[in-house]
Amino acid sequence: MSTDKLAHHLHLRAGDVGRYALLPSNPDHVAAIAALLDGAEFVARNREFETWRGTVAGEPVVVTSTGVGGPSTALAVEELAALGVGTMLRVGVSGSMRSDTVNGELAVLTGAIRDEGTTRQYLPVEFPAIASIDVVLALRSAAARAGVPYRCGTAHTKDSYYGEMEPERMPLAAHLTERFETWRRGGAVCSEMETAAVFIVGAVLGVRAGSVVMMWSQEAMATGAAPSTDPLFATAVDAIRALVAADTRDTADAEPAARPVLGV
Ligand SMILES: O=P(O)(O)O[C@H]1O[C@H](CO)[C@@H](O)[C@H]1O
Ligand SMILES: O=c1cc[nH]c(=O)[nH]1
Repeated sequence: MSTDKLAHHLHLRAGDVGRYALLPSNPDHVAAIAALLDGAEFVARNREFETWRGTVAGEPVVVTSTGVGGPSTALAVEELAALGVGTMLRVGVSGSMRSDTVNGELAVLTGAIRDEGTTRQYLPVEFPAIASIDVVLALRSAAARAGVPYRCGTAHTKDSYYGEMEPERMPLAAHLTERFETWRRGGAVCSEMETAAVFIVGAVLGVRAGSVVMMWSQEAMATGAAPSTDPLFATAVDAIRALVAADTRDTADAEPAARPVLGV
């Protein structure tokens, strides 16, 4: 893809983006996340992909919705990477797989189970879907600063929402239930639908990728008591601020020392 052209799905050009992107899947979350940046403005919308842009310490940061699931998320990661974005952070919602989760607790995702189809068209399933350590550490510190309940761990990324929520309805009921219990016994913390694509497509394209999700507790999933997304959005934007600050310091440190003036 030539970078001066309009990206086919996102309808963005290289000049629309900087080096950092926040990636909610839900288009309804984009403006609310962007409002936490400086000078937020709407940039473009096409299909499920809505983009707003703001700045952090003068550095442009875009917020782009990926839509639900691996295929549209892979499109967003591909097109943003081609336009020059090098750090991408999924900001999403998930269902807890643990009985001790507080409703609304955050999960800083260190890896994802690739129980979906998109990433198998990039790398064989033996290749792990893991986050960039820089992004994990920035998110963990941001969650601690926010003073909200959080944990770090592995997500289950799947293609079928109802296969997770109502497996008994599916012809593959026994298979789905057994696999879900297998992921749970392996320590997976939550189930969602995009993180594996962000990690695997990010890895293939050399993008620094991370993911933070808010978890519905198991009880809240049964009762429908919706948790707030405010701590999630604040933590994600705070992590991006920390990454921008660290990158700015690294760039300054890498600049050659000023030459001594020797006089004539
Ligand atoms: O609420 P978001 O962030 O979209 O995330 C979760 O909710 C959707 C399913 O309802 C999937 O996209 C899943 O990953
Ligand atoms: O359980 C859940 C909740 C939100 N999104 C999912 O994919 N699963």
